[in-house]
Amino acid sequence: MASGEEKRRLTILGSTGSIGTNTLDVIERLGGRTNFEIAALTGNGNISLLAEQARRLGAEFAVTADEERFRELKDALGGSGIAVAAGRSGLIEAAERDAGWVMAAIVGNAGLAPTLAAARRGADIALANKECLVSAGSLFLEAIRKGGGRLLPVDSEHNAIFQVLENEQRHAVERIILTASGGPFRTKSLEEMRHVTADIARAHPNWSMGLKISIDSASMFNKALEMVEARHLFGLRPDQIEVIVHPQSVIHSMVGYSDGSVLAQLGCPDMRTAIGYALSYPKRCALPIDRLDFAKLARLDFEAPDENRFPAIGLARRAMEAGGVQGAVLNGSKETALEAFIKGRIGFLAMAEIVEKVMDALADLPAAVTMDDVFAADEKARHTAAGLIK
Ligand SMILES: NC(=O)C1=CN([C@@H]2O[C@H](COP(=O)(O)OP(=O)(O)OC[C@H]3O[C@@H](n4cnc5c(N)ncnc54)[C@H](OP(=O)(O)O)[C@@H]3O)[C@@H](O)[C@H]2O)C=CC1
Ligand SMILES: CC(=O)[C@@H](O)[C@H](O)COP(=O)(O)O
Ligand SMILES: [Mn+2]
Repeated sequence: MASGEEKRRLTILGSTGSIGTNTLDVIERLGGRTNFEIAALTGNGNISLLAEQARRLGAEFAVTADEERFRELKDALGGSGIAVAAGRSGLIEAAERDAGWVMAAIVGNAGLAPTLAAARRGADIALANKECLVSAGSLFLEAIRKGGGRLLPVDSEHNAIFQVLENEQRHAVERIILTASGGPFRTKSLEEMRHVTADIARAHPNWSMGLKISIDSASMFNKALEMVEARHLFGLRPDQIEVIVHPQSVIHSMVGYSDGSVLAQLGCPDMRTAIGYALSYPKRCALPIDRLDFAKLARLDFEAPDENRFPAIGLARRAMEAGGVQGAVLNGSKETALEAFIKGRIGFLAMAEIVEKVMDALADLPAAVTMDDVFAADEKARHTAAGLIK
């Protein structure tokens, strides 16, 4: 930042998670408190980390989503002058504080309401929380448009596409190709996957991420959500969205144009590149993190996804083709099934079976007119999925 320039005011929703801590790392590498003011930080269960972050970065406001942990957070920040709140209303208050850039990094549908609140007041939204677009799609985009802020994709695949998609060439986009690592079970048989535990499923081969997205990568539900996310973000038809398994996670995604060209963005599997891009956009920042070493890499591999072993991909295509609230149904039922898998109540393969059954049961739900319809569809999907779990 040149001297005389004002500090940038930021809020990080989900600062204690994997994306949240990477965001704070980028901010600190770019000058920390010298260049940035932190309007608000939010977390859920990790009170000690939230308090430590708020003190370290001089945040004005710290919020835990867990109402029962309010006193604990208040005590941890005693004497600091940092304002404290808890619960859903606290999250909304954090999102509504006057920060020009908001990182949306709460996990799951819990991130939708606060991210919407930030979008409605016109903040630039750095979107890691893919569930906002999967569940609320065009209504979420409309909130961004009406608010007047920018939507800056952080999910590595969508950030890659955002980097190589020139606005003047959008009419010539033929397809986008989302890369997928294939997860820890890329070469496993259905029979081997049937008996895996959450601890085995969470071990991603390339990326260090939160528990839920790591397991979603193993089932390829992460890629399923990303297909729906990409459809909304880039305004494409379902048949323009392809998935290719690329086990090294070095090509983060690609855009195919009408002249046969394919443009890709490459980098180490490190989310700080995507976060730094969203933080500096439309400029680029200087980030001292690892660089790709092509000689060491030697090769890049590709294979078609196996939809028999990974039915999530077909379920995403079905949700995209049906449109309406089917994204919310896909995500809500998946979140319920995922929580049941993490608790050991259902097996790994049952997650996709449950989502499919819920999509069958709720295929006729009408399209959403308001956000309340989206929340109602999400609730119905969770309730229906819970009914299938003994
Ligand atoms: N991790 C990654 O590299 C990537 C993540 N994403 C997406 O980014 C989002 C965040 O993922 P990730 O950082 O891995 O997740 P984590 O689980 O690591 O972190 C989630 C954050 O949300 C908070 N949180 C948890 N539950 C709630 C709740 N009910 N209400 C409010 N806040 C809550 C957590 O608080 P606490 O920890 O204090 O409990 C934490 O701050 C997800 O949508 C994910 O799909 C996308 C691409 C890559
Ligand atoms: C880093 C990121 O964006 C994740 O969504 C990642 O892509 C997960 O890897 P999979 O390709 O295995 O789902
Ligand atoms: Mn991703």
